[in-house]
Amino acid sequence: MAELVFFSGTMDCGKSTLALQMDHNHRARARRGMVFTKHDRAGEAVLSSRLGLETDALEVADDLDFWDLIATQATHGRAIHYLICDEAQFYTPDQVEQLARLVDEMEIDVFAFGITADFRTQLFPGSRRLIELADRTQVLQVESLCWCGRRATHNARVVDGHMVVEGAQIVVGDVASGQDATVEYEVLCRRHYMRRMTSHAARAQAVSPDLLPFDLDLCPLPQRPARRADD
Ligand SMILES: Nc1ncnc2c1ncn2[C@@H]1O[C@H](COP(=O)(O)OP(=O)(O)O)[C@@H](O)[C@H]1O
Ligand SMILES: Cc1cn([C@H]2C[C@H](O)[C@@H](COP(=O)(O)O)O2)c(=O)[nH]c1=O
Repeated sequence: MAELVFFSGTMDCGKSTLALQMDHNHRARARRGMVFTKHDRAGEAVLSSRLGLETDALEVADDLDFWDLIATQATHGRAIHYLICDEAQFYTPDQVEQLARLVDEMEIDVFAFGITADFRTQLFPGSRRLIELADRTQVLQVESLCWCGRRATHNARVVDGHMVVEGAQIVVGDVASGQDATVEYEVLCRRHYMRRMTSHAARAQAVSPDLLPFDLDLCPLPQRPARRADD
């Protein structure tokens, strides 16, 4: 029985790596698949993982109709057994419905991968539809961690060093890469997301005047959140 599965998690938790592994495993058993992505950090028409692996993929434009594309393949004698759909948060709700129809009417497995919520904690439209329609939503087992050591659950956007909660929903970018990007992301636990306490802000707060003039880079990062009077 074919399935629509949504593998989700925060940024940087291994979704693209798992997408590449699943493609590899299914291909190794002579199943025919197609790989899709949208706005991958590495560029157009490529599915890339931070572990260094990547593969060619079809870039999903807003007007791509999955049903038409796969039905055309089938009528040309190229039956497809599974689809890998990375960065699925960026797909339109209509496209998610087309994917569900492929599962139900053509018995094609669809494995979708993506983050659920944006930097404002609001669901991406594509992810919302996936949660509504998927046979299973599976949260990735590998947890990305907040700077405090707790499991990260939220994706914060950092612009010029400051966490922001307003702006365009889609801005392609990476978690802090040390490359001085204007827009970066940082995964945080809910508590620190709510307090807008990024690792940078925590480090700044942890440095009391008594400690100065030590080099900031030498100051140990607090392992637990500082207790506040209202805790
Ligand atoms: N140098 C490394 N050594 C081991 N694991 C790494 C390394 N760099 C990245 N990773 C792993 O890769 C994960 C990110 O994988 P990726 O597939 O790019 O994530 P996602 O698609 O969810 O954003 C990290 O959470 C980490 O587990
Ligand atoms: C939170 C958030 C993220 N994005 C972008 C940033 C990245 O390009 C992708 C997520 O990729 P990953 O493989 O899961 O790391 O999404 C965005 O556009 N808007 C957001 O709010």
